[in-house]
Amino acid sequence: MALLARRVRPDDWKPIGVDALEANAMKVVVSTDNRSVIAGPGAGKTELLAQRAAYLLQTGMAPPPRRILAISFKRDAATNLAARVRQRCHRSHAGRLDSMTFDAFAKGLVDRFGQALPERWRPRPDYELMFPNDTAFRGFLFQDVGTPPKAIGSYADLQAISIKTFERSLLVGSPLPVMGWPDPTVGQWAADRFWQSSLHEGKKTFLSFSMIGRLAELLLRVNPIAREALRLTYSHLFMDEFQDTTQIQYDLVRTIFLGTDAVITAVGDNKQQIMRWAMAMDDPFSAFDADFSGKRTPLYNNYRSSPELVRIQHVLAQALDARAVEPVSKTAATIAGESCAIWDFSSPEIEAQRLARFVAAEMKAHALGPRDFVLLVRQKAVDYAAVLEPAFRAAGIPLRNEAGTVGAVMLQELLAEEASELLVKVLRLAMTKRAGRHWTECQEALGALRGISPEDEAAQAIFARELDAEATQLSADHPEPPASKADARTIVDDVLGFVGRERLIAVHPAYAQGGWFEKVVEAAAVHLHGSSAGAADWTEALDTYEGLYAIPLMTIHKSKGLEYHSVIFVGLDDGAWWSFAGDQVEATAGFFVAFTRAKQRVVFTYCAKRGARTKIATLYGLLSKAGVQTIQIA
Ligand SMILES: Nc1ncnc2c1ncn2[C@@H]1O[C@H](COP(=O)(O)OP(=O)(O)OP(=O)(O)O)[C@@H](O)[C@H]1O
Repeated sequence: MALLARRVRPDDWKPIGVDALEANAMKVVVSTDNRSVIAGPGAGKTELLAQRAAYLLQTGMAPPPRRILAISFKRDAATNLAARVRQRCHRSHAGRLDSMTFDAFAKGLVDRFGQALPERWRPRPDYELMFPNDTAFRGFLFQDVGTPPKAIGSYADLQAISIKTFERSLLVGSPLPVMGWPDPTVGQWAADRFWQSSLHEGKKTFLSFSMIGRLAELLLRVNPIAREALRLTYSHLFMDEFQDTTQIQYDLVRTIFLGTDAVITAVGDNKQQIMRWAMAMDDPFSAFDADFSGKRTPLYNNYRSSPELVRIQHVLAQALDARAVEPVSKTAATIAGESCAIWDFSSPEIEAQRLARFVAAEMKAHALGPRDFVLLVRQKAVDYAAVLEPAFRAAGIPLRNEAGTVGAVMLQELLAEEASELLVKVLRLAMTKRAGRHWTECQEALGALRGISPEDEAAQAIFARELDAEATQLSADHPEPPASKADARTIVDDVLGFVGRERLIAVHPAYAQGGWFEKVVEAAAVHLHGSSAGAADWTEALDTYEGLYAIPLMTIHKSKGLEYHSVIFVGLDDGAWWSFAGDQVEATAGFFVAFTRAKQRVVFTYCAKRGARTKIATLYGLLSKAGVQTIQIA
């Protein structure tokens, strides 16, 4: 696909990389007004944003030098959107899309403008991130905070505050008052004490991402210059997975963009709302439509799943939203036999063996790779991995627990980190034979970090020579994959030394604080060493690093936005879904997310040794209603 640098006339623009978009999707792609797109799984919501970015950038409807800001919830979703746009657009266009997570966006604002906050809210520049849990809040409320002044309330009043209320409603529930709470309730007093002690009273400032979100909103509210700078920078805003927006994030967007000429596109699926525990709003779409005059535009196709899977999905969808409309599948079935079944096993060991054999046979029959499959679990992936991994290894398929940690970082997160991605790109360029593709990728990615314009041919040529010299040096210094952790660390340091820590920090503010960069670098070294054990050469080590030939095992939460030929959900039982009764809607939404990752097949497994299936009878009821059979396997 030739990517054009020249501008395309809006009337001549065509979707890129797909045959067609459904009529409503096309309307949203070319829209000049605010839109909320609620559509089911596989409807092409992320694809729609990628096409819209291509349209706006290539036609100049997002006029340079203004940019598009795309905010996602997960780092890999942000990376995925940027990658889709890069595939479809010339790099001079794709470079005007800033795709990042909400947390990174808010943190970037606090890092750049935080010192202009009023003194009582101003963090120290070298603040660190914290991740307080219920125990920390309890300790604060019932011990550290002490007794409130008599005029405000008593210790008993403090104790009457629930931990959830303290965090969600009092600490970060609403925009921060510039001058503090004028006549605080006992709860507000405690919240203010938490803020002040975190900001000012320790050796360092400690902030959670929720607090950073609130500070970002405040600084833009009180700092018209910063606010105006953002408004001038961005002509368009995209928000993916909008169903998971928190009030903190929504307030930030409202403060920046309400009443401006920025055109906002919010896409999501309320049936996939599985972040209510993490403070997602009840109905962010209605708030958006009301505040921003958003025009609701539904999509009706499903490009991911076969007709039979879409039929079953619809039974689940109706349990979450009685008004759900059955989507039209645009994907043909390619497998024989049942698209979905529940397999009963007598023990987890037999289950593991049979699943491994099944996957191996399917790979052969349909010419599939291990990454066309996913093993999903509800939680505690490490426990399942202990039984599944040896069985898959015996069948010749490496299994990888993506929810596992290397060093201090979750594997799935490490792989989405820019530092890790660049490491792999540079090593593939330097160490592997067929390096053509990696050459282009490295030159683009590293050139962009150095601020070298794609159009500046002279500067690109000088940089190409530098890159070539670096690659030659690296392969001379490290002809073999590292044999020790220390070697791995040297290699990682060499590569990232060339990439440039300062340059990475400039683009990813998260690397500037809290030792995150060091954690990522260390995790990359640990993982590189682990991936090199037993590898015949660099290609094999790097393939293992990226998990190219390993079947992934992950939790439902981590599977959001992803898709696989076959989904195998291990453990549909009360044990795994112990909290089902507590929040049936969110649990059913999680079940829906898991189910809808599949293109062709979903297998649920059950083993009585892990638990009964009475508490989650509703889920079994839904599958049965959809005609899904339970089969006794072994
Ligand atoms: N117009 C289209 N034509 C062909 N394929 C498409 C089209 N739109 C999307 N797809 C493909 O369908 C799949 C699902 O698309 P996408 O991931 O954008 O869906 P989504 O609505 O964001 O899904 P989910 O909410 O389940 O994460 C992807 O493989 C994508 O490439």
